[in-house]
Amino acid sequence: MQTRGFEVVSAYADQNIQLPVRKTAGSAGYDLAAARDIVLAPHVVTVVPTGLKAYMAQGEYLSIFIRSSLAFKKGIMLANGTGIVDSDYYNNADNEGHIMIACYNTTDTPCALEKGERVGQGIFMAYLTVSDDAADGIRSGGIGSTGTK
Ligand SMILES: O=c1ccn([C@H]2C[C@H](O)[C@@H](COP(=O)(O)OP(=O)(O)OP(=O)(O)O)O2)c(=O)[nH]1
Repeated sequence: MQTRGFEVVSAYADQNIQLPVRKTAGSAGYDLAAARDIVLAPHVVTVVPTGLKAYMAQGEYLSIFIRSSLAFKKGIMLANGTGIVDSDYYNNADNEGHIMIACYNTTDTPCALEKGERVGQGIFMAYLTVSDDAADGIRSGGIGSTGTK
């Protein structure tokens, strides 16, 4: 098995979701597209489903950034600046690891996204831990599942 990749979540298994690809040999990001038609209303956060989950090795995460042209041309930004998909989010009990993109429309105009339209880009990264790190918790669920504090 590969140690890193994307799969379609079962809720979208029959929706003809394409697995992300890099557009050119020199691209850093795997393009992430909207899994359905969706309208980004002005001045609110809209959570855009991708229909995808990502698996990766321990010590890695997937960082999510806005697709630059959506920001430059349509004034859309990520509500969280950068999304971080943890390795243990994959196949969690709540949503199977479904990657969501939190879009904020900074303009006064609704922005309609079509299914398959590229919204974000995911870049796999490695992270470091402190020398006396002892994290041994197990993720129990989806977004916000590790508590409110
Ligand atoms: O743009 C994003 C950011 C996060 N996630 C998913 C993957 C990530 O592993 C999970 C939790 O994200 P994070 O740890 O940043 O958020 P949290 O509010 O601390 O939630 P949790 O308590 O689940 O850790 O949400 C996304 O799908 N898209």
